[in-house]
Amino acid sequence: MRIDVITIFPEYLAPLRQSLLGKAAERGLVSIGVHDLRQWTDDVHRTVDDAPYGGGPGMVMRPEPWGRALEAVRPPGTRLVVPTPAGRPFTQAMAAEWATEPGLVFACGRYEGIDQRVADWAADAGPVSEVSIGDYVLAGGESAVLVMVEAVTRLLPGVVGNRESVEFDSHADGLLEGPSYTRPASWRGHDVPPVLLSGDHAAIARWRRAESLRRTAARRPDLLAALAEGALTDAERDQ
Ligand SMILES: COC(=O)c1ccnc(N)c1
Repeated sequence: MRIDVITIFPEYLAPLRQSLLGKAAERGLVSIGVHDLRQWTDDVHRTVDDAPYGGGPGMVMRPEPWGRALEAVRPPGTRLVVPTPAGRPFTQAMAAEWATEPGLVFACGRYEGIDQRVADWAADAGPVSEVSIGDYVLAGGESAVLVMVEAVTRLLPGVVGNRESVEFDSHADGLLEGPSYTRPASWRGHDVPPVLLSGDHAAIARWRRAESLRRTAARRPDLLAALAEGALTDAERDQ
């Protein structure tokens, strides 16, 4: 998979070359390009932003540098991802879908965002996803890109050693993962649930499913409602 990131802070994306991602890149499973937006500016001050039409606080990123950058970096048909607090929620399902695609281009916005015409114009050359990683505002999209690139690349075949650990992730089946334990069996007065020491794999699987449902009901009832809705729709379709 090819991943390109366009940003005015290329050094912010240095962690992409570390650890899991670094190894994946070394093994040719993913190739990453980080590009400084300012190389596509057209003035001596390398200006990337301007005052917002209609007034209001802050600055908006100008469309011209972005247009030239995307024409230079984005292969036709490649998904453009624009991290923004005003985007659709980024989900594990999105990560799984994007992991099957040949490439991704990420546009990191600063200030009050990027002139909307960039996303609108870019939609003519391929899918554009304006996505949020949560209900909070950051100074720029770079942190969100680190999050999304990690979520996507860990799903690429060969990146995570034990494939099962990916398939039993939280959100992989629409539920939160239950609690995990390792040795010692008793620690500071806290014991590992006996079923996990029983060797009864059917009972262990039932217990894990129950804990996953219990935790999801307690922490993310919205996920449980969505799962129920989906199950009901499937049942109605089968009638
Ligand atoms: C500038 O970008 C953001 O503030 C941002 C991007 C993606 N998700 C968010 N929750 C915020």
